[in-house]
Amino acid sequence: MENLFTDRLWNKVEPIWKSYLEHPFVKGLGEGWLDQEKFKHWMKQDYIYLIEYSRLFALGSAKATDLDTMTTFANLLHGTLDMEMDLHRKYASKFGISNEELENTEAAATTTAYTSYMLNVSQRGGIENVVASVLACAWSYNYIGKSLAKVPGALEHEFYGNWVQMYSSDEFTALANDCIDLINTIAKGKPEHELAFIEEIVVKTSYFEYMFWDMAENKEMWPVEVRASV
Ligand SMILES: Cc1ncc(CN)c(N)n1
Repeated sequence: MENLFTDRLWNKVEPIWKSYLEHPFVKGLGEGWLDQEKFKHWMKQDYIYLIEYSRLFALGSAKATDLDTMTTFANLLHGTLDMEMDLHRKYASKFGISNEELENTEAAATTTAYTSYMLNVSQRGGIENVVASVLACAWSYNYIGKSLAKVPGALEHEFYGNWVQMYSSDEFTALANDCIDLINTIAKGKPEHELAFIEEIVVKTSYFEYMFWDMAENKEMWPVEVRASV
């Protein structure tokens, strides 16, 4: 059987991604006891994260050298702006937050660091850097969504059920699989030093994913003491 590059990546990220499932924010989401104020913080930060993340798909489309890849990136862009972010807009309306307010959320330190890293690495390199930057994001949320869908009652939970349904859905799985297929195609025939760099991006973004869960759990913005003195 063919050796896929994502099998190699999986060996690297599996322990990091398993730790997401043990994280109190993710556990609370799946078991339904997560504090809604923490979820609100995640939702607002994630909305502006997804705006920057969408830029990466637009960049991928611009860097693509064939129409199939261009179309895949365009679909990923549309899927994020339309399907994924609609989940956030619906949750925001439950909290009485307008779309405009949501869009004007101030980015927390972790959100700024994560999106800046992805945009920097993607602008510097070729299309492989763009795909490597978005891979952990799409794939790990689908991994979490599918894992939480197995928790009894998670899919039916009256507040968090929609989250679990969307991230475990066939539509979101198709978006994650598009990213997986893209990286496997792009990795074919690349020299080891380039593969190692792609791997490094996927590992770093996986650490950023953990930091994002932590940021939501602790409702973090920027260091308070320093901020007060500015
Ligand atoms: C931080 C983060 N990472 C990944 C995803 C899934 N697109 C997300 N919504 N937010």
